[in-house]
Amino acid sequence: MAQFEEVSQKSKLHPKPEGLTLQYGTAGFRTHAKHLDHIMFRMGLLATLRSKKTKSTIGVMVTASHNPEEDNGVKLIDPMGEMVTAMWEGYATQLANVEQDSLLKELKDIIEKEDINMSEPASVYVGKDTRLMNYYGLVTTPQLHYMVCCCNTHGCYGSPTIEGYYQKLSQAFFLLTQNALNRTDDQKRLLVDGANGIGALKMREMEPFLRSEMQVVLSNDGSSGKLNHMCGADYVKVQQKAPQGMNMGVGERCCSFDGDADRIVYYYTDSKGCFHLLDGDKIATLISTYLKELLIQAGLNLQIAVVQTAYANGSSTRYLEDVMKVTVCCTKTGVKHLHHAAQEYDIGVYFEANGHGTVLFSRAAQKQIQELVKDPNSNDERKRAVKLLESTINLINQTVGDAISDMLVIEAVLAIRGMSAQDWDAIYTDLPNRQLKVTVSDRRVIDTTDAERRAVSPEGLQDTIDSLVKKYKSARSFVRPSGTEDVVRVYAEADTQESADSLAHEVSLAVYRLAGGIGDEPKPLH
Ligand SMILES: CC(=O)N[C@H]1[C@@H](OP(=O)(O)O)O[C@H](CO)[C@@H](O)[C@@H]1O
Ligand SMILES: [Mg+2]
Repeated sequence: MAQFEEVSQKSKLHPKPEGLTLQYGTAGFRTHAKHLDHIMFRMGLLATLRSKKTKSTIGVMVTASHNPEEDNGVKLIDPMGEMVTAMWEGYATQLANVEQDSLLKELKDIIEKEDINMSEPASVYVGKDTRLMNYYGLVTTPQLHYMVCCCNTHGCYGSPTIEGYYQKLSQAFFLLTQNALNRTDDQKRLLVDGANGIGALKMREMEPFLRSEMQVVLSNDGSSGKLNHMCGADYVKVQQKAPQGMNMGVGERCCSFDGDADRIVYYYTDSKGCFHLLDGDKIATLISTYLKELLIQAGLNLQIAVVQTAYANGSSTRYLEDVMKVTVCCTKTGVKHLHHAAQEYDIGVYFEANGHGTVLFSRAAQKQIQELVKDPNSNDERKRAVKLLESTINLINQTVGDAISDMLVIEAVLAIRGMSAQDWDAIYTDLPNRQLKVTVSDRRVIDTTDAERRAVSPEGLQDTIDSLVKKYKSARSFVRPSGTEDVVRVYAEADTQESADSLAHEVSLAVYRLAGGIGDEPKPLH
């Protein structure tokens, strides 16, 4: 009773603005920071309930990832470092939107529905990125996921400190790069764009742990520029150009983190000054090809699959299925969907095209690999392959996509295989593509099916898209309502950039006309 009385008193200090409704979206609550005070308070309450319910430590990450500096957000992290369940996302939305005088009733409803024992102790880890300009307890989103998982597995996953994270990753990285002979300083050099965010600070902090095995040249380190402004993974992916403030030499390997360092994309410019993007699809291809080769060398019969979304470039899907003979599956947009699908395989490699992803190894697969490491009868080639697999598992943050961990995996794979950024890029050629946004009065009129690749409403939209696609070669297009912005996203790809642009424009017009477009009609790109 006293607990509820206290909640009731304190909630008055964090009133909900009248008429404001917010949704626990693709990655938690995310909006202008001035609307979030009551949300932060209420999510604190919900995290405590989730902790009591699971009898585990729960994470609360305060971040708005790649959004502009004035936005903020919050999301909950479940015991194994994964996103909170759909059921609890629902509770989060309800709790966020009840009026002040119904808050206690809503809390009591959740407690009753979930049969929560309120005398259980609660444990919550809170992390935040650099948005609050308060340099205490700052972590990247994936570092918090890692620590929550370590805490709940009693150290099996690693030690639940930032130092433990750096140690685990750097050790695994050393073991892998030992297999890359004669690495030159040039090969160890990587230009990193920190998006003026937390990733830059954490990269600096990690540098001493990596000793001379990597030569990081950090730009957009937060010392002067604005968070995510003209820099960061989202800017580079969507604009298909280099961030500001980076001094790129011809052919030099470069990468960009996003604002909370859970995404990464690579790129370089060639001798003609042409920009080449190595996005999430290229990353998934590089890593899955490397793992598949190791499995063959180790004589392990484990099923490996790549999980993508509708935004995956058609060339990547074709290469993985037809050349690599890897199982490919497609889910809805949003990491939680990909993560879930990847759990179905021995090894599930998942990446969104924008560079958010990781690799999951099933418990059985990890056990087989660990046992084989100890097997005295295996020959040298086999031994080398299983040891590489073991260290790769240790280098990967399996709880969530992690820019720092993904970067080290990519650097290790390129080093072991003696590949440059150009070699990696040449594995397959991306189909030219274009992403556009259309504003409509209510984006919920668009309903999709088949992992968001087909629209079932409004009537006639899919038929129109189908007939437009037929006009172009190697073309594909789909539309879906965004889960993080009030827009409809349009994607198109085709054999040339002109065709992709023109198809994207024609489909945007169809959305504008059939789904209640507002403002000016979409204009052609050229
Ligand atoms: C096309 C695209 O990049 N969509 C992004 C974006 O989701 P939308 O639902 O498309 O707004 O934000 C999500 C959360 O960060 C991320 O998971 C997703 O990949
Ligand atoms: Mg992010």
